[in-house]
Amino acid sequence: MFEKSLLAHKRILVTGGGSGLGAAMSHRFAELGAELLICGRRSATLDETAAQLRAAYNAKVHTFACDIRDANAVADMMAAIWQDGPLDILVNNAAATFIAQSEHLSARAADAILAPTLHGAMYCTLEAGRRWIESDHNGVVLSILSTSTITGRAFTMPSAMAKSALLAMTKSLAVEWGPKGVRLVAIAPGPFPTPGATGQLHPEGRDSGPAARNPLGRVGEHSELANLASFLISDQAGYINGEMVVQDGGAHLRSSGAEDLLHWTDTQWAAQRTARAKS
Ligand SMILES: CCCCC/C=C/C(=O)SCCNC(=O)CCNC(=O)[C@H](O)C(C)(C)COP(=O)(O)OP(=O)(O)OC[C@H]1O[C@@H](n2cnc3c(N)ncnc32)[C@H](O)[C@@H]1OP(=O)(O)O
Ligand SMILES: NC(=O)C1=CN([C@@H]2O[C@H](COP(=O)(O)OP(=O)(O)OC[C@H]3O[C@@H](n4cnc5c(N)ncnc54)[C@H](OP(=O)(O)O)[C@@H]3O)[C@@H](O)[C@H]2O)C=CC1
Repeated sequence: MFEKSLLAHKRILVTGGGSGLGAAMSHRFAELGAELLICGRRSATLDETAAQLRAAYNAKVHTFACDIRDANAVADMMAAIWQDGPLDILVNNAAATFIAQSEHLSARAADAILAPTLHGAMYCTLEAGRRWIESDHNGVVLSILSTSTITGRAFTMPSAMAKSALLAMTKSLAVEWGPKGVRLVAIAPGPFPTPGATGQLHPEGRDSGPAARNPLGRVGEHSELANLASFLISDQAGYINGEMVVQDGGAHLRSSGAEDLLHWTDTQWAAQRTARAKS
């Protein structure tokens, strides 16, 4: 659907690029000619994905074991990246979430979600943006958000808060940094099953699932998200700034996606907390 050189000569950092949707986007970007930089906490996962990208597309790939909750670690990673030349595109994809009754969230539990999802993405954006502006180099930031930015979402309140704040960042910096050559865009995916999302959000006992509730009767294909992301970060989308594109089959128009949990009993929630404590 695209020219094979759509992303040629682009250096792209994908946070959380070792797994799930981050890996799917990295594959498509590499196929379209990009140089990939992927980060996450698990080196082995990053190395495995990097090897696949090199083998499949002969792509140039760098990995960074970096915990984006740590502002100093993010600054060090960006400094290392810029030693080889400027980045062109940042994809804020890394995030964390889990289902919980909000009245049972400790401060540590809420921070476990806010720290990577909100603060980590903000640290990455500020470190990249500062360098782009100082060197008069054009840049693009794509943030992977959620339809919870529109509907809110019961039982994943910290994630909904973090994603909504990143939408505010996208809109605010689109205006502030647009004149300086930096464009910000976002995607709000609906259900795109990944081991990470399924493990955190869909324990046994939830209803038959997102496919049944979706107006189109199915969940998203990773390739669909990767193609939308490729377009939005490309020069072809150069006049799109400050926008979030929803890609959910229309699901959020019908439901925020958490209503089944309103019917969970206290016993089910207690079992969920116990299972987590044991794992
Ligand atoms: C249509 C659907 C749209 C959904 C939109 C968003 C989707 C996604 O984000 S999908 C991505 C999911 N992937 C991940 O979450 C991967 C990354 N996950 C992690 O790194 C971890 O699993 C973690 C951040 C969720 C928790 O790990 P960690 O930071 O190491 O936290 P601790 O184990 O130290 O615990 C801190 C604190 O949090 C409490 N806690 C942790 N997990 C749960 C849980 N599942 N349920 C309830 N509470 C949890 C834990 O008990 C600690 O609190 P205290 O006990 O008070 O110390
Ligand atoms: N899948 C879905 O249905 C939906 C997903 N999304 C969003 O899509 C994105 C990808 O999610 P998905 O692929 O499903 O889930 P994954 O769990 O596979 O992705 C999370 C990624 O983030 C990385 N990560 C987590 N914490 C940190 C950290 N502190 N520092 C660095 N990297 C970190 C993980 O790597 P590591 O563990 O090695 O650190 C992992 O690669 C997220 O932003 C999510 O909110 C939004 C709506 C729906």
